[in-house]
Amino acid sequence: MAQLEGSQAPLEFGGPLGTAAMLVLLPATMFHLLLVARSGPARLLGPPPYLPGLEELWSPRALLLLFAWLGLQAVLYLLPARKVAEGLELKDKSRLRYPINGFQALVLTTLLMGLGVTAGLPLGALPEMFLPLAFATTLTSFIFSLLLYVKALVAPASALAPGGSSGNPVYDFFLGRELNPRIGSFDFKYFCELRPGLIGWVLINLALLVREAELRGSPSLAMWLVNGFQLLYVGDALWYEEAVLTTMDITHDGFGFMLAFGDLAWVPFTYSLQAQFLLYHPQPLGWPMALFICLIQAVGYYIFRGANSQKNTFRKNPSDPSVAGLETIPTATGRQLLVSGWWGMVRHPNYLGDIIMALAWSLPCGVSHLLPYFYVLYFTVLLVHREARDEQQCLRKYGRAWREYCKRVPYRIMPYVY
Ligand SMILES: NC(=O)C1=CN([C@@H]2O[C@H](COP(=O)(O)OP(=O)(O)OC[C@H]3O[C@@H](n4cnc5c(N)ncnc54)[C@H](OP(=O)(O)O)[C@@H]3O)[C@@H](O)[C@H]2O)C=CC1
Ligand SMILES: CC(C)CCC[C@@H](C)[C@H]1CC=C2C3=C(CC[C@@]21C)[C@@]1(C)CC[C@H](O)C[C@@H]1CC3
Repeated sequence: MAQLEGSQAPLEFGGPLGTAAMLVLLPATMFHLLLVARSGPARLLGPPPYLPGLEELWSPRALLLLFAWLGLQAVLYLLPARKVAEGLELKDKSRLRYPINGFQALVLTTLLMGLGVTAGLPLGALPEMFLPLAFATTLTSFIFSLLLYVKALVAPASALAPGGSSGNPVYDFFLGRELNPRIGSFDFKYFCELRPGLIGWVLINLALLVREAELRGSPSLAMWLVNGFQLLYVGDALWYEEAVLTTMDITHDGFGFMLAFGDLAWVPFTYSLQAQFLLYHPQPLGWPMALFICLIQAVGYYIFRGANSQKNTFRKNPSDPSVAGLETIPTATGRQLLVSGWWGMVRHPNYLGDIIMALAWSLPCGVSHLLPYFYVLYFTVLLVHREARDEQQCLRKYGRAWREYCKRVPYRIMPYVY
């Protein structure tokens, strides 16, 4: 990995050049996907059907809608929480407190949307606003990231993320400098990671389902499956919201453009690609194939949830009866590494379950187009890269114990494959 003068951690994501390229390529890819999904040929590997002009991208109404959405989610975030959890210990030995009310926010948002639709809210009109909404969200992500970068300039060194002060403005803008940017108790990174983007994804899917019902009389079985699977995924993430507090995004990565754009724009507009494809390319799906796809989804979720819960339970209470009998490797930090159960199968079983689910989300779209499988391809690349980053961090944390773990559990994500 490249190293800059004065930087504290090795550079990632291709350093300044790589991050500069991603500042352009990530939004461009998102808009390409939005345009191709609604085009007849829906050809992923080819030019977009047309290049939209500023008059099609810029809409004050879309910006207003975005801010109303962000404001609603911020209010729901600030509501009294059923629980307040503490994050991992920071460099200064303090621990931040986080509201655990994400699932409550999802339920209240769904109720509000249901009431809105009953009162005549034209939810089915949302798909026609995807381009200006994506443009407004991208613009907001850039401006928000700039404000975060400026805020980090006056933050104490102890508040900075390990990799967020390379000295290169472009790299630091992309990766994010401050680890836990807050105003009062409002944690911007935690809020963005789980609320407007993730719940917005569910709302976009629902709007596409409503639009399909308006156009064709009723939603297709494929649209129901995609909506159901992805609602389960978001509901699961918010139900187990506290687990996010131990992820590298919260504990290690600064909050910059990558996560701001990733959370606010990339998740809702690219993770809803299957539902977008289905609205413009209806797919016949018979019950036998639908049941087979549900089985794939069930297997993926079983592995995903089983592995995540096993590790999170073990980290919270190694004596819990559900994990007490598992074999472990002691480490110099006092923490132990699971080396049996899910985490004895491969080193990231949760990623395997997640990728299997990603496949189940694409299969209802048929096999006539590559576009619906973009998420599976992107997500596999993201998790392979994420796994490599995590390995480096675990090697630094656990040294010999982690090398022993790798010897005992040689495969990373897929048994006997990778
Ligand atoms: N849909 C999406 O876009 C994305 C989804 N995800 C999903 O989010 C979930 C969380 O993934 P991620 O954030 O990468 O973190 P993980 O849940 O994979 O946690 C990794 C951490 O777990 C601990 N760990 C690793 N191996 C062991 C072991 N053998 N025994 C005990 N602890 C171990 C280490 O931390 P420590 O030892 O310090 O506790 C390691 O840093 C996954 O299910 C993933 O699929 C992730 C990214 C994007
Ligand atoms: C190339 C992208 C723009 C880079 C941004 C990636 C982000 C979209 C993801 C980084 C880690 C994420 C996690 C989740 C969603 C996607 C992002 C923000 C989850 C919240 C998804 C649900 C899981 O149960 C937990 C995940 C934590 C990490």
